[in-house]
Amino acid sequence: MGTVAAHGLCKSFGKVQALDGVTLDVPDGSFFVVLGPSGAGKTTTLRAIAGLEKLDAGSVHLDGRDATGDAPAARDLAMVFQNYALYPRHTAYENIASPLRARRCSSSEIAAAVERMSSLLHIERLLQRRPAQLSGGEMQRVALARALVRHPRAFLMDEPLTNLDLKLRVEMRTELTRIHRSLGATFVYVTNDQVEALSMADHVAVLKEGKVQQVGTPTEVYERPANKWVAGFVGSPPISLLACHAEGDRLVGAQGWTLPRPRWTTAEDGRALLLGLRAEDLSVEQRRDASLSGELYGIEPLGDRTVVDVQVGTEILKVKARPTVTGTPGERLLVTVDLDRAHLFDADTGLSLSEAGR
Ligand SMILES: Nc1ncnc2c1ncn2[C@@H]1O[C@H](COP(=O)(O)OP(=O)(O)OP(=O)(O)O)[C@@H](O)[C@H]1O
Repeated sequence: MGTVAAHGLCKSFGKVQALDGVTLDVPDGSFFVVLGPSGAGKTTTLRAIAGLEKLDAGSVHLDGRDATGDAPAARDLAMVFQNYALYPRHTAYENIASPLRARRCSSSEIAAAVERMSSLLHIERLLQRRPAQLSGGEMQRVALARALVRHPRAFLMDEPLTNLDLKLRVEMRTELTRIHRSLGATFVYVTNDQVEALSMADHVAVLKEGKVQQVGTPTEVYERPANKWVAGFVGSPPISLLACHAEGDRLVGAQGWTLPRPRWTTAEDGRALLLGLRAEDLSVEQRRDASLSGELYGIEPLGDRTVVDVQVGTEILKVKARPTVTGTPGERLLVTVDLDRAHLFDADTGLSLSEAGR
């Protein structure tokens, strides 16, 4: 078993309220990602679960038992940090074996565990090398193997891939998901990288200024963001938000445009709204009735695709397009909108108004 339940966590450092009622329910065996920008309280949440931070309020239950007052060592949790130094004089094998030696496991148990971990992380051929003879990525794998060789109740991981270059990070994401599946262990994983979160997690908690904004599957968080902040933080390029209000069967933009009013919103006429449009739900290549007229503002080629910035009044729409798209700034463009996939938010509270009827 490896359930982790953190309820109502509050923690202040002087005047900074790092955690303001954080509640997370991590199911056994899940890959649970805590996602948020720098300073959101992710590390503090992890440290609170590990027992390394004294809480002002709140509780931590592990496997259903209240562990709030337990010392870190009594919680049976493994912390994996961004920087985990290897012992420089020891071989990779000895480094991986060290947590088991500390627990006085037998040599045969240790050999079996190191073999399993090194095969999972594809580092069998590196076991006799010392850290100085390994590349950065290989060291990271050895360090991960050392962290994962134990069987704690859950692994708490604080941005463990941050120091890797992009290619290796992408590879390690796939590796970690595979390792998670084969270990069947509970992972609580902290990151500020939304691609990392969406690609690895089965549950995501989005954190901002010490408050949980939304908890859901990656698809739920992306497709049905609870508020405009989550909509803006998750997704690349960021969602475009256009000021508007409903008027009869139309949505009327502050910049003068109109679109058919989506069937799925119950927002009353006149209420200040924000229409959220993701780049992939917009197109400059077709023309249908639901379209916005604007001017080409800029083109951002990204290799496999291109993002076209279209200026509608004073607002910019980000539109995903084919890599071959070309154009001249100032050129008039019609942007087709897939309104069934759009989002509406209350302009004052930022809360989503998109759920009804969808
Ligand atoms: N020991 C401390 N003393 C004072 N302030 C702290 C301490 N630890 C954290 N904080 C503050 O609490 C807030 C939350 O910090 P935390 O490290 O949990 O954020 P984070 O989401 O992990 O950020 P990052 O992604 O940058 O690591 C920040 O404003 C931080 O400056």
